[in-house]
Amino acid sequence: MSGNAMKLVVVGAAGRMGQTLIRAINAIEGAELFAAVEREGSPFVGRDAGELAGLGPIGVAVTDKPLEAFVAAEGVLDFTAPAATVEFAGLAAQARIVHVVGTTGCSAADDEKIKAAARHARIVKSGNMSLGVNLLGVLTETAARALGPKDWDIEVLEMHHKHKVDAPSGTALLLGQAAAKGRGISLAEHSVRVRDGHTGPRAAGTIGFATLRGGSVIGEHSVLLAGEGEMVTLSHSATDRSIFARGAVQAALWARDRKPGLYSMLDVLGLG
Ligand SMILES: NC(=O)C1=CN([C@@H]2O[C@H](COP(=O)(O)OP(=O)(O)OC[C@H]3O[C@@H](n4cnc5c(N)ncnc54)[C@H](OP(=O)(O)O)[C@@H]3O)[C@@H](O)[C@H]2O)C=CC1
Ligand SMILES: O=C(O)C1=N[C@H](C(=O)O)C[C@H](O)C1
Repeated sequence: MSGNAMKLVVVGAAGRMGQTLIRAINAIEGAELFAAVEREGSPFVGRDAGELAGLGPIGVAVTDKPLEAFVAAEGVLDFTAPAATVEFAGLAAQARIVHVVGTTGCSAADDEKIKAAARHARIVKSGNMSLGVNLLGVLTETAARALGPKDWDIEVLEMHHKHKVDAPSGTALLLGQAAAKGRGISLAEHSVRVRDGHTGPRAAGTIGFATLRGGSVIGEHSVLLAGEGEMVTLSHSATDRSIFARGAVQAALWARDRKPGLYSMLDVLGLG
């Protein structure tokens, strides 16, 4: 480990992404696991973070004191839950550190609080930290711009594991935003997130979402552009959570020398 390695805190350390992040930090030169955080009362507090992640002991015990960890660290990687992320954004602002937010399902009010914290913290937030999905977003924007709303209907389809608690996924919304941007429209005003019963025919110019849940699927996303007699399908399959974790570490390293502000993975990857 180099002396200049970025000191990172993983919050939600015992979760699916928390464990993957600990393994990614361990494998990436220039990053160091400084602390691992779980909520007060969690059975994982006091356990060695490396053991939790299947690496063997690394001498970092899981703590339930996030602020103590943040003030001595340089960045926090956060794939937890919306309420926790809003709290961590406030603490990251107090500590003036980098906050990488992968948490999905945040409400508009949550996003306002995260934006306010970005006056002091350097926050990178994205519904998907992988290079492939962010490229898919760029391709979706281009396709939506080229294939107009009169003749082409856009639907976003996603499938995830049975434990996922939010829908549509953060990635599906990211792709919907990209399609809306390509068409020069507001997603909020044109999205159809649920269909049930006698819905009537599809309204032209809308962007539809369909959600599937089951088994251990890590993340499947497709953008379907359906025209008369033909369909263009753009899709991404995640086969390993390490793609998200590597992207999160890359985002932290990128944000290390930036000014406070709210950034996206498109900024990190230079695709913006
Ligand atoms: N942007 C991206 O690229 C990706 C985003 N995600 C998102 O990341 C989030 C987490 O996903 P996943 O890892 O599968 O979920 P898990 O439920 O496996 O992990 C979440 C972890 O966060 C912990 N946690 C919740 N609240 C707190 C708190 N206040 N303090 C400390 N720890 C807390 C949970 O503890 P407890 O069990 O006690 O609640 C749990 O250990 C989801 O929103 C998911 O959509 C996932 C993959 C990629
Ligand atoms: O909850 C997950 O697992 C995932 N969540 C993100 C999302 O909501 O899009 C990213 C990835 O698809 C996995």
